[in-house]
Amino acid sequence: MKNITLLGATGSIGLQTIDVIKEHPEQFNLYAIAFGKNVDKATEIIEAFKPKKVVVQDEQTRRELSIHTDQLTILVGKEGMEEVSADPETDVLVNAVMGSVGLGATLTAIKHKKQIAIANKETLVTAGHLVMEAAKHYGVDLLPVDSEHSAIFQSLNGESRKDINKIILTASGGSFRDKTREQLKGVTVADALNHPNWSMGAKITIDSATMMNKGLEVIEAHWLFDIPYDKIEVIQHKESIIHSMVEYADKSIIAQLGTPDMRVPIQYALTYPNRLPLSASKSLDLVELSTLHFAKMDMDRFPCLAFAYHAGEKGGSLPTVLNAANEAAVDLFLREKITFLEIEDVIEQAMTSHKIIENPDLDTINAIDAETRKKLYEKY
Ligand SMILES: NC(=O)C1=CN([C@@H]2O[C@H](COP(=O)(O)OP(=O)(O)OC[C@H]3O[C@@H](n4cnc5c(N)ncnc54)[C@H](OP(=O)(O)O)[C@@H]3O)[C@@H](O)[C@H]2O)C=CC1
Ligand SMILES: CC(=O)[C@@H](O)[C@H](O)COP(=O)(O)O
Ligand SMILES: [Mn+2]
Repeated sequence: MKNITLLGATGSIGLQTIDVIKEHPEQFNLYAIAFGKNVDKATEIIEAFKPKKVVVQDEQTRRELSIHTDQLTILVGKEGMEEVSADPETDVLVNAVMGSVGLGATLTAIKHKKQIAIANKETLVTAGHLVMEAAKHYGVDLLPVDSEHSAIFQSLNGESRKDINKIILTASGGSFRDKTREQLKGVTVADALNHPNWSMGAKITIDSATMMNKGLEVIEAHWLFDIPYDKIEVIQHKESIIHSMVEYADKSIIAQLGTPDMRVPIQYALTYPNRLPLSASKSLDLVELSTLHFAKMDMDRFPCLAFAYHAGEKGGSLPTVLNAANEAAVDLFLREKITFLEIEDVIEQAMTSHKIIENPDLDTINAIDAETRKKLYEKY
């Protein structure tokens, strides 16, 4: 039996992780959860699974939760997430919080040699060098939950890294894939939240629409698989059936396919190197599907992808700025303070005005992250 500590339990990945736990009660126990502010959903989870510890985002949420349940250890904030990540009873950390707020928990779990299933890609974007250095030092593997990275991880199984020609990340194109830039001028938040293939949290759904999600995933792939940026290609694949691929020296391509269902990569990260049945997932009917589509990515149409390659290649503190500016810009868009196209402007301006610091340490990263957000929230 593995004790799971689940950060972001009330979110899209969190709830699908709970589906996987439910399906295999003999394998997994929900030991601790962390969430932001959704007390109603958290209360349901607590009543059903009786986790020993719960972390909430702030004191007000702690008070609200205490009204519902008094028999519980409730911790607060980043420190609380770090405490449950280090807890001796935690066997596996599933990091599925949204945003760079998850960084401290990832680093803490690495230092305590936990098995880590990582969905929280912002952690790897903002401080990939620190995370991977620590993972190497403590001999910890980061098991990817992100569908593309799980696909790459599976496509690398048993192969030698030196034989890789390139990684091919697939992108659905997001909610606005068929719109021109001109047509993006009047789009609404509701339009942007309408992803064609996946049901996900609001922030990542907007990231898919701007193509920043794929940009973050390029940086995530660079760190997880130690691959240079010129060997990471993105292609558009509107069906989200091929989750990603690896091309080898002999031009063989190994891919992982399946219906778009995040429970599959979540479960694989929990059971690796084994596989378990997953009753909820559907078989892929290739005959019924019959055709798959692929297209070249247009960097002028999707500048956020170009920003991410630029930030990744320049390195230092620039990816931290890219990520923090993006998190703030998406939040401002969701609250209708800026338009969809202004998301790109905000990120570009933040990156252009930043003086890169080489090899930033954790304090520097946290300070740059906070400063980047502060400037944007003051302006808008
Ligand atoms: N959804 C998907 O299919 C995929 C998601 N990912 C990645 O997984 C992560 C989670 O995404 P997703 O599940 O869609 O996001 P959601 O918005 O659905 O969920 C986010 C979770 O994080 C919690 N949270 C947010 N801010 C804080 C905070 N400051 N402190 C503690 N908890 C917080 C939320 O709590 P509450 O709601 O209670 O406030 C919620 O439980 C992201 O990094 C995303 O990029 C990667 C691949 C696919
Ligand atoms: C499910 C998942 O992994 C998401 O990150 C997904 O990739 C979003 O789809 P696109 O970014 O390709 O639109
Ligand atoms: Mn993905």
